Amino acid sequence: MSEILKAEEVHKNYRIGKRTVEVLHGVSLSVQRGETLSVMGASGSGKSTLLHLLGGLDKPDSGDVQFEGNSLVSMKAPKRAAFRANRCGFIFQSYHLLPELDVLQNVILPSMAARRKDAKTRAEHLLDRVGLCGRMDHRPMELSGGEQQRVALARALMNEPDLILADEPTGNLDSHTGENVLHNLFDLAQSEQLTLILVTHNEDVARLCQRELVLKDGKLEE
Ligand SMILES: Nc1ncnc2c1ncn2[C@@H]1O[C@H](COP(=O)(O)OP(=O)(O)OP(=O)(O)O)[C@@H](O)[C@H]1O
Repeated sequence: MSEILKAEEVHKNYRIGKRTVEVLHGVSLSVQRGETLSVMGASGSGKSTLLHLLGGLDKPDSGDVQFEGNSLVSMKAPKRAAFRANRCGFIFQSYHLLPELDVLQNVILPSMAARRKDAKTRAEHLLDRVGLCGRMDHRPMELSGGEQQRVALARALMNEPDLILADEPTGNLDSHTGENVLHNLFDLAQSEQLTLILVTHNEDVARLCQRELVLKDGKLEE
C-alpha cells in the first residue's frame, strides 16, 4: 500500500471579530491508498473543518496537508482547484444538486471543463450503478432525498477521483434509505479503488470503515 494523504500537526482556529474559536490543535494522519476511514466526534469538534482542510477547500493556520506527497497548503490556487476537481470528490449532507439541470446533466457537470468525450457514457454508467438509470431526465426536486444523494454520489465520482470526502452523507436520511446510499458508496469505493474518508455521527456507519477515528479536544484518536 502507498500513502495517498497525510496531515502533519495541523492547527486551525477561526476568528470572529476579537473572538477566537480553537478547533484543531495538532492533527496528524496518514491515509493509505484504498483505505476507508470514519471520523466521529461531538458536534462542533471540527470534523467538517478537518475534511475541508484534507480536501484543499481551506488552509490550516499551521501544519501541512499533502496529497501524494504534494503540499496542498503551498500549492498555487489553480493547481489546488485542479486537485479538487479531478482527484477528490466531495459528498455533503445536503446534496447541492443544481435544480434547473436534470439528473444526467448534474452528473456530467464536473467533467465539462475537461470536455471528456465519454462524459455521457460515464455518467450513465454511474447512474446505473446507483440504481437511477430510469431517472436520468428527472429534475432533483422530483427525486427523494436518498435518490438525490445517489445522484450526488455519481457526480462526485464523475472525474474518477482517487479520494472521496463524505461529510455526513446520510445525515438527512432515514436509516433504511441511508443504508442504501452507504451500500452504493462502499460498493463504488471498492470497484473504483477509492480512498474514502467518511464523517459520521453514527457508530454503525463508522464501523463499516476499516479505520475508525475520533476527533476530541482538537486531536485525532484512532
Ligand atoms: N467559518 C467559520 N467561522 C467561524 N467559526 C466556525 C466556522 N466554521 C466552523 N466554525 C466553528 O468551528 C467549530 C467546528 O466546526 P465544524 O463544523 O468543523 O464541527 P463539526 O464537528 O463538523 O460539527 P457538527 O457535527 O455539528 O457538524 C464549531 O465551533 C464551529 O462553530
